[in-house]
Amino acid sequence: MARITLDNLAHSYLAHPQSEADFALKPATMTWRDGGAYALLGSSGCGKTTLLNIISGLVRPSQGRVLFGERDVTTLPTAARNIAQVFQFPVVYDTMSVRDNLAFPLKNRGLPAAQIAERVGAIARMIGMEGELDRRARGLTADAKQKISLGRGMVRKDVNAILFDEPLTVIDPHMKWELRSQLKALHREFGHTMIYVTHDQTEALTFADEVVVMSEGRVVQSGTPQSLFDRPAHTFVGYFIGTPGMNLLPAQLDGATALVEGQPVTLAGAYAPVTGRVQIGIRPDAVRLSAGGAGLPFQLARVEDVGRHRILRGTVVGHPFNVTVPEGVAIPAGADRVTFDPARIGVFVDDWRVEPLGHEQGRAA
Ligand SMILES: Nc1ncnc2c1ncn2[C@@H]1O[C@H](COP(=O)(O)OP(=O)(O)OP(=O)(O)O)[C@@H](O)[C@H]1O
Repeated sequence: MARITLDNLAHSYLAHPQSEADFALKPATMTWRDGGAYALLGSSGCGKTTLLNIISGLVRPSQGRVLFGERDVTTLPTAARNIAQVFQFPVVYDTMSVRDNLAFPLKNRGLPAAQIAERVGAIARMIGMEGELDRRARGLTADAKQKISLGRGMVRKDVNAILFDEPLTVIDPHMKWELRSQLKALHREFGHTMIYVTHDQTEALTFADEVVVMSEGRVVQSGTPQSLFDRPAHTFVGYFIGTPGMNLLPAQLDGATALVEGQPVTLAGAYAPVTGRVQIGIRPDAVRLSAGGAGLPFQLARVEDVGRHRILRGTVVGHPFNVTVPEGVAIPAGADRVTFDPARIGVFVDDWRVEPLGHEQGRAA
């Protein structure tokens, strides 16, 4: 296992990139700790696979270095990196049994038979295929084959890292949940460094200790699921994480007050004057509803019941705005005002979070 360092890493698929827009991965520097579980999260085309392929050696970066521990692996081929990979679609040997498929990476490294048997047994239990070890892979469903791919990816204990690229795409929804929990358990047990690419926030937030959010080739924030939820560094993170995402309202700053279409909203602290486009961000669960009284005007369009809570969808001064109300809490009749807990209002300038005066943290990109 290894700590992974990305040192000023960037990549363009063009031979002569002219501008930042030509880079599929814009410069990124970060360190992933040995034994950490990381998710690369972002929408399609944001550069997740490019970054993963640079780490695995499938893509040679245009600039920067990749280190495994102290060792510079930037120019090493995949085979020399001692990593395991699990792809979106199953890669299994059809003519081999499930057992032999799982054992393959261990046999390749010449492990003693007893150790192989023990390890294959443990992995088979994890993927729920103990009863099928002697079946041939041919004829199994795509789902089962992908479970074998996952198992094979995790069978070796001595890899530097395990890289997963959207590995649960072909798995049915119930099994997805099951395998996600299993992966997590396996991570706890063996402490592999794991990097998991997904566009699905639920997968990222349940799997990873730390989520790296990407947008348009840029790493916009890296942090624990809770920190991304509580303190998004960028409006994209606020909007992308959370169901529904963070509400954003255009505003002007005046000390400790934000003016939304001229109407005051109290903030948790005073902000320095800024130039740029200001927005305030409020999570749908940080909103109080009332009928009349103080607050911004809210026009309710519809209520969706999603079980644990209801989502009230509407607008605030012409901007889409969602409020969540927990199950068992009454929605005030004729609710037409919203107020916010000042401590849970984020302030964003040109999409990046800014902090009030006296707060020691700046941009956390
Ligand atoms: N081999 C390639 N040649 C040229 N451009 C590429 C190549 N691979 C990816 N790109 C481009 O680089 C950008 C980032 O793609 P990448 O596959 O890394 O994103 P992603 O976040 O993994 O998306 P997806 O989930 O759709 O795979 C996209 O604009 C894509 O079109």
